[in-house]
Amino acid sequence: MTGSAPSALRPEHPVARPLAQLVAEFGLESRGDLDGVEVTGVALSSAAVEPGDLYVGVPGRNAHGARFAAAAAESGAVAVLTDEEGAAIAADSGLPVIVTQDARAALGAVAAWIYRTDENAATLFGVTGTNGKTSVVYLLNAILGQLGVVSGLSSTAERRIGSTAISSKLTTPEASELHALLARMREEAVRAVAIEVSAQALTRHRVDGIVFDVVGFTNLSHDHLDDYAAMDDYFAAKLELFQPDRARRGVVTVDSDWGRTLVERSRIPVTTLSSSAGGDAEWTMTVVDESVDHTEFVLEGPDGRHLQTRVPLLGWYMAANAALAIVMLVESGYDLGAIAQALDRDGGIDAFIPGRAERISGETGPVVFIDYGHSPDAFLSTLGALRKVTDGKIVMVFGADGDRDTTKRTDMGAIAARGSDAVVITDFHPRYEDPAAIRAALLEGARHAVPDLELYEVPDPRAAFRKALSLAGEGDVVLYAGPGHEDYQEVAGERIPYSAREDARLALREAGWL
Ligand SMILES: CC(=O)N[C@H]1[C@@H](OP(=O)(O)OP(=O)(O)OC[C@H]2O[C@@H](n3ccc(=O)[nH]c3=O)[C@H](O)[C@@H]2O)O[C@H](CO)[C@@H](O)[C@@H]1O[C@H](C)C(=O)N[C@@H](C)C(=O)N[C@H](CCC(=O)O)C(=O)O
Ligand SMILES: Nc1ncnc2c1ncn2[C@@H]1O[C@H](COP(=O)(O)OP(=O)(O)OP(=O)(O)O)[C@@H](O)[C@H]1O
Repeated sequence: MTGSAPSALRPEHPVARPLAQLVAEFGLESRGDLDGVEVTGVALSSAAVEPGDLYVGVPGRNAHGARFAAAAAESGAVAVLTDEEGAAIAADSGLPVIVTQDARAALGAVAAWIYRTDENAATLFGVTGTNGKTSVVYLLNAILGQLGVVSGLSSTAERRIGSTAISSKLTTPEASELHALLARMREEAVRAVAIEVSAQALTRHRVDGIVFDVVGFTNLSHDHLDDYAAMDDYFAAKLELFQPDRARRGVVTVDSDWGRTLVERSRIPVTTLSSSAGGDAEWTMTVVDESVDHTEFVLEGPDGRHLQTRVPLLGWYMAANAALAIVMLVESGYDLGAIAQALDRDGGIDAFIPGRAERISGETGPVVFIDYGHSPDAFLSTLGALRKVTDGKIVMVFGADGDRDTTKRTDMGAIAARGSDAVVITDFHPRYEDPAAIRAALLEGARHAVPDLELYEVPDPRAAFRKALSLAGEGDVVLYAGPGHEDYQEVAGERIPYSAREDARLALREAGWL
């Protein structure tokens, strides 16, 4: 992280608005005296409250947020917005209470009103899909920078404005944080923002109050079946982004059947992109050269428009992500020729994506990648890409999330086994699950798929990485999938400091390879 490191990115010069006006404009019910009460911000967590905030109390898994109204008042909140149940709970907080049927559903529009985010808004890009969201957001940000456009981003890894960044807790922030971020970006003269939009964000009203100029879809594959009953429900959540109340135009990657279904069911104008020849799309991306360090591709569109460039990243899928970013820019009004010129000048897209097939190794020894892949399809893409660019052995290290979609573990094990020459199963974020049981499911998937696989179980991730390194030599590849950019391991409710990237560098130094 560079620049200052604030804990939240909120406007530095918020303009106060009368709370009574909010109540009148939204037709809300209020209890207590609103006379002279002015609001400058909004927070969904008492810990995030700043003086002048409206505190929004929503029911959660563990508690009703209204229980924290008194704590919010101590931090300077001027009122509470909550539902009927919350209003009763917050009654003795000493704050005026504004009542609505569903405070989470109201939050987006309320936050947009408080921060006036629809005034002089930047061009907004939204990216969704199971895999590739973070990558496309970084690629958009990189190309915009190369075009000389001041841009910002919101991703799983970080929220960033220029050189100021904060790390992210959620893929998509809660609406209160997102509108504050947009207001801060406006203060910093940001003209384009790339935002990662998770399915959960759509289901939980996190991008309410925003109409994206262009939205992009990467792909859909098995994930999050703890949050959604079936793939159809998961898809339906993503489909919401491609509706007129959320976006003006869309770009859809149609490499999968889900992409084609999205085109059929979307109610906004959409442009299609394919990364397979004869893919029947308006735009086609074709890889023309690839190595462990870069992927070069040609992008061809309607009316003979075309561009050839490269990404300093591994794999056809990163070229597909880059192509999606470029077509999204074109759909928002940027000229393809101007994009091509800027990229030619710089020798390609100048992107660094933290923890996405990030190469940690130096010039000697095995090539080591730390990746954020934690779904079967992500494993398939990365291992497929690696096999194409290496003649050596592929050693893969990974674990699986505890308390998250358990149904993907067998497939993760099987895909890793089929795509690697040796596999080391370790612990990822066990959370409240028994880590041995998580490993057992992965081991079972791997063993069943390739019975004679060279397979190891090493619970401690530091030891697991060193085991993998010991199995590899010059010309081989070690892929450590899961931790990506993260700097912690979550065990039984605690976040224990652990950065796979830093530890891998240390291990490479210990081995004399760095
Ligand atoms: C499981 C889940 O969805 N949890 C979300 C939920 O928390 P919760 O229901 O556990 O909240 P709670 O502890 O009961 O507290 C209720 C309310 O009181 C507030 N509170 C609580 C304690 C306190 O001291 N003060 C206080 O104000 C909380 O902020 C909350 O608003 O409400 C919180 C804010 O209101 C969310 O931040 C939190 O997201 C958690 C962190 C989460 O992990 N969500 C996952 C499912 C998620 O959204 N994931 C996607 C992943 C996408 C991808 O992988 O592609 C994402 O977009 O990140
Ligand atoms: N277009 C793609 N198709 C398939 N796999 C991909 C694609 N892009 C990235 N991946 C794989 O998925 C992993 C996660 O990539 P990325 O972080 O960009 O996705 P994401 O959608 O943001 O995921 P998350 O929501 O979990 O942060 C990568 O490390 C890589 O293994």
